[in-house]
Amino acid sequence: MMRSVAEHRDAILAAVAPLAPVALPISACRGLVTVADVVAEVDLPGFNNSAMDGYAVRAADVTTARPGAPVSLRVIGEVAAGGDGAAYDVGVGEAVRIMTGAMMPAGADAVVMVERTDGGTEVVAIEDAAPVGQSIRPAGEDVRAGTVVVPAGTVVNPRVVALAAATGHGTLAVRPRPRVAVLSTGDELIPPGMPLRPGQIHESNAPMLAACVEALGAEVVRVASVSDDADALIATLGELVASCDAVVTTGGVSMGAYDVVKAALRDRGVEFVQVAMQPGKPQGFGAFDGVPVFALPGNPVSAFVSFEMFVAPALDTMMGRSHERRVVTGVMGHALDSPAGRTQIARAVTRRAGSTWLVDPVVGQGSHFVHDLVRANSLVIVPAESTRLVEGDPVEVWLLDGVHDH
Ligand SMILES: Nc1nc2c(c(=O)[nH]1)N[C@H]1C(S)=C(S)[C@@H](COP(=O)(O)OP(=O)(O)OC[C@H]3O[C@@H](n4cnc5c(N)ncnc54)[C@H](O)[C@@H]3O)O[C@H]1N2
Ligand code: MOO
Repeated sequence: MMRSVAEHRDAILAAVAPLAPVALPISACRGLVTVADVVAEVDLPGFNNSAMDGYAVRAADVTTARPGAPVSLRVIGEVAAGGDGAAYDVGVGEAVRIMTGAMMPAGADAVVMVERTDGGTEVVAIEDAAPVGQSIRPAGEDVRAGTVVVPAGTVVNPRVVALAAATGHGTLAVRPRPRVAVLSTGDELIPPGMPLRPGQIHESNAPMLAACVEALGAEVVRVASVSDDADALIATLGELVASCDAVVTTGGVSMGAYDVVKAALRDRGVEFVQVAMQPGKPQGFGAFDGVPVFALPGNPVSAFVSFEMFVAPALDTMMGRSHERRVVTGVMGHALDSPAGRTQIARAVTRRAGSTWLVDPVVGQGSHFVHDLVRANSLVIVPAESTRLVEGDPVEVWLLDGVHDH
């Protein structure tokens, strides 16, 4: 009996758990989920400061200032950003030269931008009146110290990084990136860039899966390759699990005489099942020394689709994130046959056509068509009960990277 896609995914998600939180430097937190409220340690702005390069003045001194009828003030000093404005106390008839972001001096209650003055350094001619508060950014206007600025459960984006930093936080409590090892198996595999002998192929799944892991925001700790040798596989896996949170293997899970992953791990906590999907029918999942192992099939398209269907949601769960995809309903641009009883994950070029998404499955739907995998920008989910979609049929589409949804 084959498992449905949903059953296999549920079995995997039931077996993985969010990783224990850690404190990480804010610069390492993008994409991670906070586990505690971030509370502002300081006001933002932290002090009254100038929004302009100009002169800090007493508004009452310049009420009559006009172009052609300036008011002259004595410049008693200068405050640049970082300077202590409290060092000055602006009296009647006085001004302090001030830069954007610099702390307001005592006594001043407005700023006149330099363009409205003659730019004097001893005496300045102010050519415009300035209402009280003009060009001053008041302390606490943006954030009050003690406010929760980032609630627990937030996915850290670049703007959150800025807010955490600005409110005094060098680190954030987050769920860490899962450390993932990728392991390819097969006697035929030669590292990319190396010459081939007859029967050999360039290894492409492990680099692809490593890129998938990284694209998701998890960390690739090791990319390894082993031959079709059970002892070598077990030894390498033993090494990998000692320093990672998950292992993704590829190849060796089917019915072949040398399908070593299945043979070696079947009695070691990894369950091998057939999932009612195409591609990606043979799947293995389980724990090796307590570390989740995803044993994906070796065909390149099968490996990619399996990652998207099963590994990505599991890594998201480990990161404490909900698994969100860009899913749209598209309209078939031409017919597509689909195997009975298996969910087909077809590759397609999907594009905006007026108010609809037009879906054109790529020509090569075989599990070995890497070029067509790249031509495609989307995955089309054809339900198990459907054996043929015709032009105009609605279909669920998962947009991959590089597609804009507007
Ligand atoms: N008798 C049967 N044969 C097969 C069945 C089946 O049910 N009965 N299922 C087929 C399906 S579906 C798939 S998918 C594959 C899965 O095979 P394996 O996971 O055992 O993978 P391999 O046999 O090792 O390799 C399959 C194919 O992929 C190439 N490959 C493997 N690793 C890589 C890599 N790292 N980079 C690039 N290409 C790789 C390998 O050379 C083979 O061509 O089994 C079918 N057979
Ligand atoms: O199911 Mo296999 O994964 O199609 O080629």
